[in-house]
Amino acid sequence: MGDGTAASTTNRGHSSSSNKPEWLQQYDLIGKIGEGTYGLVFLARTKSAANRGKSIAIKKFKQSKDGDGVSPTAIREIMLLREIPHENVVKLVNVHINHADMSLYLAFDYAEHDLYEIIRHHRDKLNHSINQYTVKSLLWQLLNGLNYLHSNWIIHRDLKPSNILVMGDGEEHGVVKVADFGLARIYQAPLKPLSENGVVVTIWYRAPELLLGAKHYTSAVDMWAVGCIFAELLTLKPLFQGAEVKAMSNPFQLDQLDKIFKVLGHPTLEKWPTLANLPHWHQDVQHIQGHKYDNASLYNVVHLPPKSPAYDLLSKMLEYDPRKRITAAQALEHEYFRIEPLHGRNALVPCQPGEKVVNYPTRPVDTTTDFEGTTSIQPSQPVSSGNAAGGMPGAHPSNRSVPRPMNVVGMQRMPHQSMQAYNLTSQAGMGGGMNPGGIPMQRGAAAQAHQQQHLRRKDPGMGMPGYPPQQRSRRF
Ligand SMILES: Nc1ncnc2c1ncn2[C@@H]1O[C@H](COP(=O)(O)OP(=O)(O)OP(=O)(O)O)[C@@H](O)[C@H]1O
Repeated sequence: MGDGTAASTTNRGHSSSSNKPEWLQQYDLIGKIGEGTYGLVFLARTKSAANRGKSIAIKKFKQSKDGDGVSPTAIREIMLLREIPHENVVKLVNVHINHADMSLYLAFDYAEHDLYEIIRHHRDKLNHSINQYTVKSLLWQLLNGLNYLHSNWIIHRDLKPSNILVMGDGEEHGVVKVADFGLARIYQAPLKPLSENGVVVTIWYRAPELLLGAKHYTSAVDMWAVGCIFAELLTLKPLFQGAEVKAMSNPFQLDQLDKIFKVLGHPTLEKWPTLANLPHWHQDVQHIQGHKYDNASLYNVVHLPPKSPAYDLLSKMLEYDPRKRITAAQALEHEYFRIEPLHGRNALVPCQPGEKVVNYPTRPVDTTTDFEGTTSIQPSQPVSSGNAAGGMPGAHPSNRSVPRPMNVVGMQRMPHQSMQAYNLTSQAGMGGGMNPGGIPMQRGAAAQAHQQQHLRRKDPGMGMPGYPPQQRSRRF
């Protein structure tokens, strides 16, 4: 572990030289870089000679109080995620389990940027749109990673800008990495959202079939999310910014559907015949079926000419009927990717000679939160570690020749009852707290980073009022 290899952990105890478990001693922990629904993400650097200083993101999933630990099935699935070698999929370098409380640690290759920050930087700092080459390159690589996952029967189910990472300086500069894939199943059970951190689960990228209560769904849910993200890259604003209904079990998200219908028009049984089978379609006849939405026009919202290849691709991603929605493989072949500017591997280089390089900020690092997740400046508390694969039959299938259906059926992630409601007042524009090179920050700056990460959690897609007007319309 820690060298970028896929070796599994074998140590259970703590070494005598430190109260840290042995696997953790392979790293210098730098600080917290993020907080998701299920845990915290830390930046660490490898100490081993072979890969000294290599940055790693360690995602710690905390066991909920009433959970029963991570099931062997979930662990087997996670271990399989280590075997996904694709340039546009973030590499899971290792998995650790703390057997004492069944906390789970996943270590990934570190990416300096993500689409959430890139969009926010353009919207709040630069006040201009993302160039056509960058949008196209980001989208192509996202689709390329997704196509690989889908052809291996892995559905992401939670695609959003913060899950789409982009590599910083180095050999892979500007390369997109899809993150957080294949974890939906372990999120579902037994891991539950942390009740105390008050984070929200965004529904802005959720496909209409899920919003209408579909129990069985396909990779088309990811393509809907890609459409939403594509539109957000163009306009710097979330496309469908509904207010989430909070409830314990999969509530009916009327406002989110309403936002979608306003832009795309009302879905009809003619265009989407299986609509009638979806539970909420019948449950909420008065609201959904009764309300007519006039003047729907996606092209006005995204400022694209209706005949442009970009608009054609976007509208195919936002097709209501999941069976008609464009697939990742089809999208990669779309005309949009064959016209100038052509996409490239480094999405962050300027597209035209003389164009200014955009220096995206590095991730803020909060050095005041220790590995146990408490805000303090104490050293990390001890945890025991063990071999996640040890004794687990099938943890390393060497001859996996057929794609495994991983997340074809399942429940949606559910927000915890105690989660705070969306704060729809403006939280955009919080800046600063950046940490060039990820060097540990001064306490003041670290506190700022902590605050920024906290605010970011409440603002999953930056859908706040006060967006700058579109700088110019595009034709691509
Ligand atoms: N491999 C990585 N390298 C760098 N940053 C990462 C990596 N993985 C995740 N992050 C960042 O850590 C932060 C938290 O990620 P995490 O996946 O826990 O939450 P999220 O995706 O924001 O929300 P949720 O867990 O609710 O889906 C995000 O800003 C994300 O971009």
